Amino acid sequence: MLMSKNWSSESENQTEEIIIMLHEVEELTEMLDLSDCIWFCRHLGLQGIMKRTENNNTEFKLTRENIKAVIIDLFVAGTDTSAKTMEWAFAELINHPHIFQKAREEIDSVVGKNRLVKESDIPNLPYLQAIVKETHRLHPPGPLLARRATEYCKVGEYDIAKNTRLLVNVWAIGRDVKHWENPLEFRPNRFLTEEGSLKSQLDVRGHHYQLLPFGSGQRGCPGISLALQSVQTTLAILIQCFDLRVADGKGATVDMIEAPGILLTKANPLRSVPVLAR
Ligand code: HEM
Repeated sequence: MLMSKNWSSESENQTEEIIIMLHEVEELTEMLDLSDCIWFCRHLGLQGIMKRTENNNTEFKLTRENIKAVIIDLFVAGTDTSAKTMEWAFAELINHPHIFQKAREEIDSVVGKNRLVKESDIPNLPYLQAIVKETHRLHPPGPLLARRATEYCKVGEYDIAKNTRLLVNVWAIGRDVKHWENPLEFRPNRFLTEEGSLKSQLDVRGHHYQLLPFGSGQRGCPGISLALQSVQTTLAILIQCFDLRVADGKGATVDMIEAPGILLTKANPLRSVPVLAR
């Protein structure tokens, strides 16, 4: 999908290799490294995780390997996150058919039935955008943001020593009753004004701290615009063209159980049957 091109080669093997590589990187990032937790093991590399991830080049030159690493970085950071957003969004839409129907009506009235949704239609589809925001509020693909304190600081009542590792729990913030009414309900309307336009004070670009699916600050997600374009357009086209049902049969619902890990994944992958819309 990237750059409107099939990024894998014609060969099945190469596609398979890329998928294996993506899974290996995900596995390495999710592993708990004991050397990080027990100070006297710091240099021992007990599980060999550092060795597997390390690049022995100490000199800073832009090599082929560096360029490959950047490309891998973009694939890893950009593929699963967008795919998981779509999966959670569909799960919610299957469980809330009236929201699905409302999104379909919005698309039909703005785009019509004679052509597919285009990226340029998205600004005119506020309800669709609200669905993606609500999906990110409840199911942020990256639920924890990692930081290290570069110097001593005080946050609220807490003294934070220099070099302390800090995790910001975006998942919990998105479900905090202090910021969200009935936080466990999937309600895209919370992002809309009475007239149906998007509330400008609830954006996902890292300025409104109750909603941080793309992180914030210097290390915030650089792929946010690409991510929103591709997720919103793909979701809109699928809503426009297909009715979705769970593989288990008409009227069945999807369980929303989460698997443990640093990426927020459905414990049981969504299996749905797309039926061409009339
Ligand atoms: C719905 C899709 C996506 C979500 C939810 C998402 C979320 C995130 C989050 C939470 C972070 C950490 C931010 C922080 O610590 O403040 C991040 C970092 C990053 N994202 Fe995304 N992302 C998505 C799509 C993409 C795409 C499409 C790309 C590029 C093709 C991308 C590239 C990156 C990179 C390179 C980083 C690391 C930035 C750094 O460490 O300085 N992401 N993303």
